[in-house]
Amino acid sequence: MPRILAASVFSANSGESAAFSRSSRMLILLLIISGICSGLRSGCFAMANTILVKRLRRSLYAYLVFQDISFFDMETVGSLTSRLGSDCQRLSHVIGNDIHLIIRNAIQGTGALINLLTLSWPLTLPTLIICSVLAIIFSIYGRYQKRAAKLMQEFNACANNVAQETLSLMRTVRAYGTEGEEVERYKRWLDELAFVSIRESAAYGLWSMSFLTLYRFTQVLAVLLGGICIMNSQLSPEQLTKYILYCEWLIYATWRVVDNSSSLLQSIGACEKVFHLMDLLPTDQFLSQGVKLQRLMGNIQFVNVSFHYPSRISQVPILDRLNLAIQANEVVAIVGLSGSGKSTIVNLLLRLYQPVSGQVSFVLLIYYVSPYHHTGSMTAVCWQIYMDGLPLDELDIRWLREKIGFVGQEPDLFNMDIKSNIKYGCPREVKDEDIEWAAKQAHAHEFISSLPHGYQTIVDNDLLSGGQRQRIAIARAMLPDPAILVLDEATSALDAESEHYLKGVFHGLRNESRSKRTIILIAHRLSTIKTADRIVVMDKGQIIEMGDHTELLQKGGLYSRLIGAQAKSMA
Ligand SMILES: Nc1ncnc2c1ncn2[C@@H]1O[C@H](COP(=O)(O)OP(=O)(O)OP(=O)(O)O)[C@@H](O)[C@H]1O
Repeated sequence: MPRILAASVFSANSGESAAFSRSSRMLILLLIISGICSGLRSGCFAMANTILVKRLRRSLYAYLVFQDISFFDMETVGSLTSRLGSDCQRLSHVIGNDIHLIIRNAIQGTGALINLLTLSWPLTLPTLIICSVLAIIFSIYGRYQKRAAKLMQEFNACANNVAQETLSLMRTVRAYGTEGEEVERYKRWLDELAFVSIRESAAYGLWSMSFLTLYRFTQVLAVLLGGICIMNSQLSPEQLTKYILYCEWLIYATWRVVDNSSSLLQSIGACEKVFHLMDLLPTDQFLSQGVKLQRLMGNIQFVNVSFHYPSRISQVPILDRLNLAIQANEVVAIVGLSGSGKSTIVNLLLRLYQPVSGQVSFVLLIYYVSPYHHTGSMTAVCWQIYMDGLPLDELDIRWLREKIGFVGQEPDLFNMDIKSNIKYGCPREVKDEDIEWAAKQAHAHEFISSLPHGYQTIVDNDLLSGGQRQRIAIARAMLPDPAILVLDEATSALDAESEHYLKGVFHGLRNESRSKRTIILIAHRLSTIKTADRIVVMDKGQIIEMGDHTELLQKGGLYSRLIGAQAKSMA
């Protein structure tokens, strides 16, 4: 290109019009070709980038979804969603753009340097020194920028978290009149973000100033040194033109390399967490294929089970050597003060967490022969949860979860229509009649039918009351006809009439023709559990009383005190 440019300029000056027009035609042709190539290249890179972002986000999402549940206790939703969104976008920018620009400019710079050295190495030396100074300044700035990028990413995630929390809890914010405080909380993170961002911008300004000064200095130096060489007849005017052009190329390429490296470092700083997440292994529950029984009867046994949440290891165990046996088709209610560990039992049953036992030395060994072991050998076990006599962790996890219907304290429904919510996770094909059957069992059919779009109504918080959401969640748990039904405070938001019907439904269900089932009820409202076959009373992670309603009342322990307190508050 510079050769053609120089040829056309020189030929025009010498009046060789034919050579000039040939050079001009070639120049125009080259411009068109280079335009087409650049357009194609940009288009290809943009497309590659889009595909890359999609793949990155999909695989990172898959990594997250298969993580152990304790991972979600320690990470915030805001930070995970920002990893999935902006960080993946940045990472793909690094791979699709920065690296390619760095390589291209490095090749251009090397070419210019070789040409300069061929022209005159003593003249090349000052330009090389300037390029090295540029690289040193950048390495200092780059290190700072990487740190700043990491901080900015963290503050951004915190700000997102606050916004997400406040906007999703807007009713509570309005009820407590804390709009101002929430704006202030968000602003605090924005202030932190702005503080780092302003300092980073100032550093960028200093870096740009250094570069531009050195760039202009190179131009002046090239003209000065070149001029001296021409006066001493060491260079021809054509060589001077080349010298100035190559100097500009070299310094420009150096700038582009370090500038793109800076963007690369910034993105790498921000994307370290993405790499970290991708390094995590999925929960081993999904890695091994466990045993699938022909039929789950619903016998459950907790043997010396101790547990503490991974995020609170240093504290006292939430469950302390718990022993509990539940027979198939039994209705067992678990009651106790708040925080006594009732929901934790369910978490362990669903294998959301793994039980631990730090108390092995105090525990007698229980010998147990599993009929499912191929060898039939005796297995020494000191703590375990058994399902139909088989250790829980030997069962296929997906199969197990299909067999357990679960309604949690918060009826978590998805932003889809009611029908899809009811059949959510159901392992078999279901007909509309099955969905209606489940809704009727949960006393939800009547209110669903009265909605303008019936079962096609999209679930959203404003449309449905807490009790209605809870009934849909109960219908969802009942639809697959589970062998074990777990209701963790599932009636807390129901009105008295629905609750009354549901009490009958729970008991009807276990003797229902479809199949029999084990039911575990966790309830604060003790009126719902009076008719349970057995009531388990918990305190501080231990079972302190067990029996039916009448037996426990006669005992005069915690259960009778709780009943008394509730009766008093009702009165
Ligand atoms: N994911 C978690 N991470 C850390 N600690 C937890 C977690 N879930 C519960 N805990 C703690 O474990 C203890 C027992 O909680 P659990 O939910 O089992 O009690 P609970 O008897 O069901 O209480 P409630 O009746 O109020 O629902 C509590 O102190 C609680 O703070």
